[in-house]
Parts: sequence; C-alpha cells; structure tokens
Amino acid sequence: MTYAVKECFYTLQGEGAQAGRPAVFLRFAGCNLWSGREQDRATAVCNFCDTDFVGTDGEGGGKFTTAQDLAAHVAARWPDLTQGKPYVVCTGGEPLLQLDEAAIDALHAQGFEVAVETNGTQPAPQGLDWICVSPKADAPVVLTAGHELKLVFPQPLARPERFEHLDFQHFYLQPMDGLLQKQHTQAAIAHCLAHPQWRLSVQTHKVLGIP
Ligand SMILES: C[S@@+](CC[C@H](N)C(=O)[O-])C[C@H]1O[C@@H](n2cnc3c(N)ncnc32)[C@H](O)[C@@H]1O
Ligand SMILES: Nc1nc2[nH]cc(C(=O)O)c2c(=O)[nH]1
Ligand code: SF4
Ligand SMILES: [Mg+2]
Repeated sequence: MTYAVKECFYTLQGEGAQAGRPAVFLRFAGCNLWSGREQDRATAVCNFCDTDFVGTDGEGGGKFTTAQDLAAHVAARWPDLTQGKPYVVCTGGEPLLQLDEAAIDALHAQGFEVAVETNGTQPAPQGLDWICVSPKADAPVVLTAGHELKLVFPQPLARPERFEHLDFQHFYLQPMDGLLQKQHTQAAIAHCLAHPQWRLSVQTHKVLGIP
C-alpha cells in the first residue's frame, strides 16, 4: 500500500471536543466527494470544502510505500515523544480511502493516539482512538458510531435532525466558512440554543492564525 500525503504538520487541533490539543495533522491526498479542482466544485457532492488536498506537494507531504515509513514521518514531527500523549489527526481529503489497519498499528507502535476526521462514507478500520464524522449533503453515512459528530452548518441536504440519534458522544455544529461565515455562525448559535444536544465548534485555528 502506497500512502499519498498532501501535507503533514504539527499544530493545535482547532475544532470540536479536542480543540486546543497539540497534534500532528496527517493530511491524505484525494477525496471521494470532490475532485479538489475549482472547476468541479459547483457540481461536487461536497461543495464548501476549505482545504487543498490535491497532490503530495505540501509541507511534509510525499508518498510513503510502507506503514512504518509513514508512521516514522509522523513521529518526526512530534517535539518530544516522552512528553504528553502523542496525538495524530488523520484528515484529508478523505483519510479513510487510504488509512488502513497497518498504518494505525504503525502509528500506535510509535506511541500515538490516532484520531480521524472523516466524511463518514467509508467503513473505519479497527483500532482508531477517536472518530470524528462530518456528514456531507446527501452522501450516505455508513460510519454511524464514533466519538464526535461534527456537522458543518447549514447544509440543506444534511439537517441536524438526521444525525441526532446516531451513536456519538459529542454533537457539534461547525459554522460553514466562506462568504457567509458570520451569518452561518449566528444560525449555528441559534440552533444550539434551541437544541442543546448540539454544541458550537468554532474553527479556532482560523481565529488564531495557525495552520
Ligand atoms: C477538510 S475536511 C477533511 C476530512 C473529511 N473529508 C471530512 O470532510 O470530514 C476536515 C473538516 O473540515 C470541515 N470543513 C470543510 N470545509 C469547511 C468549511 N467551509 N467550513 C467549516 N468546516 C469545514 C469538514 O466538515 C471536516 O470536519
Ligand atoms: N488546526 C487545525 N485543526 C483542524 N481540525 C480539523 C482540520 C482538518 O482540516 O481536518 C484542521 C486543520 O486544518 N487545522
Ligand atoms: S468531504 Fe471533506 S475533504 Fe472532501 S470535499 Fe468535503 S470537506 Fe473537503
Ligand atoms: Mg482544515
């Protein structure tokens, strides 16, 4: 299995229940809900993506031919493996198109707790320590259990009610970034206040100006 990685960097988790926690972000290239090309955005299933996940040319990006090479690359970004519990967030693109049990095992062997940010359209391999599912439009969610469900809001084809009864510990609304970000934030706040099962996820890294 060759892993295609867009970028790999050390920062704070900006979103959701683990916001503020130092983490290595391992961003896999490619997604099943958008090509990543601007000319395809309007017709994509997921059309509000805030991320460049095309290619392997980002900071710390590249191709890795073994799970051990991939895990060593991640570990090299953690400042001190004896301090704190090393934490890696596998994201993308859609990480579950590539992240397999061999990679998770190799990351565990390097001492990492392994988290994933996924659109929920793919089954998860065994061994993940934190699963964040973020459903998109009418794309069927097959990953119906996990730690956190983080819904970008508002999405006319993915209303919060559709996900409220799934098996997650935390339910977050994350205002959709873009031209209407302020309006979306007000709408998300109003929804949380009226439906307190939901909490607000602010993308704190964007406020802080960190990656
Ligand atoms: C870029 S995605 C990659 C992981 C996976 N493909 C997914 O969609 O969950 C990482 C996170 O950013 C969120 N996201 C993407 N575009 C966003 C936007 N414009 N505003 C707010 N959150 C966004 C996604 O919903 C997801 O929770
Ligand atoms: N700091 C920071 N936190 C994040 N949480 C989820 C992100 C993602 O793109 O998956 C992300 C990201 O890109 N940066
Ligand atoms: S599913 Fe995730 S990576 Fe794919 S286009 Fe949507 S937000 Fe971006
Ligand atoms: Mg991001």
